[in-house]
Amino acid sequence: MNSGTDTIFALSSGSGKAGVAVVRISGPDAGAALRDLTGGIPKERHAVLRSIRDRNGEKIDRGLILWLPGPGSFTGEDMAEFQVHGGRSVVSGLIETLAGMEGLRPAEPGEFARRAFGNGKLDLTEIEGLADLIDAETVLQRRQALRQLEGRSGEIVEDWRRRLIGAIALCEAGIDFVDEDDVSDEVGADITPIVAHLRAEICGHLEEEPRGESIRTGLTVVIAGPPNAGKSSLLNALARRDVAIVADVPGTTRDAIEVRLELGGVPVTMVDTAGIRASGDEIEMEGVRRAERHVADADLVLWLADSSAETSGLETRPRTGPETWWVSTKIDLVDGVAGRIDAVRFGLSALSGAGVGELLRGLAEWATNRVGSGTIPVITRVRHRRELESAAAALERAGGLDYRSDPDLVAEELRAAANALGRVTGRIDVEDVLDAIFRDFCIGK
Ligand SMILES: Nc1nc2c(c(=O)[nH]1)N(C=O)[C@@H](CNc1ccc(C(=O)N[C@@H](CCC(=O)O)C(=O)O)cc1)CN2
Ligand SMILES: Nc1nc2c(ncn2[C@@H]2O[C@H](COP(=O)(O)OP(=O)(O)OP(=O)(O)O)[C@@H](O)[C@H]2O)c(=O)[nH]1
Ligand SMILES: [Mg+2]
Repeated sequence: MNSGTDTIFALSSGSGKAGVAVVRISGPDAGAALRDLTGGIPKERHAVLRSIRDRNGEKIDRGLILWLPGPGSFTGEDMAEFQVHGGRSVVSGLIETLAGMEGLRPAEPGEFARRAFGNGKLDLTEIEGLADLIDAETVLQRRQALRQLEGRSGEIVEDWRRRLIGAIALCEAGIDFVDEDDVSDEVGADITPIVAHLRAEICGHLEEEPRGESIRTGLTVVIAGPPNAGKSSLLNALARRDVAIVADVPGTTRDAIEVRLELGGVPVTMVDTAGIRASGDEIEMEGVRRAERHVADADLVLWLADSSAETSGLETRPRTGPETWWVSTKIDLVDGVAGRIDAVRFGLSALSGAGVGELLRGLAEWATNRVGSGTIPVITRVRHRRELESAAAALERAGGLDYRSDPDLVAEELRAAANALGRVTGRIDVEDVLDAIFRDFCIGK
């Protein structure tokens, strides 16, 4: 994109009418723009109320302004902020005035964050945390995004990378001074356990952490079963909204219908599907095929059966596949048991609501257990997983080599692992390796 010398501006609060709108400016001309529009520059990082005027001197609004000089700003550049009334004309008057100024242009999507990264204010995982925080819909998503924005994931990866750089330094010393006494033995004694520990730690995160990805993308619960079992009625009861068509005609639902719920802080997508049965209707059969695909991809299946029906409906249930709970519906018709019967069986009536609350509580508990709590997930994206897998693979290869005969090959694998980790935080830098060598080995002595 650009060299970073442009001054950029944007409406940073959402578009559309709002009580208050925030317009941010970042770059070398931010101070000049602020002075032109408000007649001065206030004390830094203190909000003051000022009239904001266009180039003809006409008042656009009276609003709060902020002066946030670099490098101690969000982007690291000089920044200014206008907090104005959120009316369309106020915002467009301000934006048009800024657009008409020399050296200023509208920011591209994410450009403030990109500049923060470019100026070393945020690493890549922090940038991703910021993006996730803006998208966060549930409490766990928010907590995870905040931890990542505050640098906790980055710290863990950076710690691994620092240890690797130390090991590389040991290796390089082995390569460079292989003729000197004792150095190689020392190197060998140190590198093997370092590499083994690192690999175990990284693999530990890879194994126990679909959690981070689940928190970000959520879990999927699929409501399935024979036609007329009461699937769409249950979806409506869970969503407390009339989202799916309910009718006495078997084969009512064709397309899958999805509703997002927050259960135990976890985003859960509930999917209502077409009743599964053999049918001569081509459209219904397509619905059945889709239902079967949803069942196969689900994190949990609720298999519904009408407790008032003559046949149980269990004959069509999937024999293999995801975790499944069995739900007897329409218990109002048969005076059946409402609520949780055992770990995987429930009874309910969507009509009276009996047992629906217990199913919801069961689902919330399941979602919380699936996502777990405890250690901080480092891996929240496929990108992280890929890089950590490639680091772990390089460490495995390094572990299979003999550093005494092949110190350069070992160093190469360790460097590959360090680079993969560096790509996670966006901080790959060979200078680090050299720095570590000089610091730890006092070579100049
Ligand atoms: N009005 C307003 N509210 C906002 C933001 C903003 O830009 N403007 N933010 C935008 O994301 C978030 C707050 N994030 C921020 C992060 C860092 C700095 C900042 O100035 N950092 C300096 C100094 C930090 C300090 O004083 O401790 C720095 O990092 O050097 C400002 C906002 C949410 N609320
Ligand atoms: N008495 C009673 N009737 C119910 C209950 N739940 C659903 N029904 C009725 O059962 C019929 C079928 O309900 P749906 O929710 O459309 O069933 P479905 O499983 O989505 O059916 P398909 O989409 O055709 O596969 C409707 O007439 C509902 O009113 C219940 O808890 N009690
Ligand atoms: Mg239905």
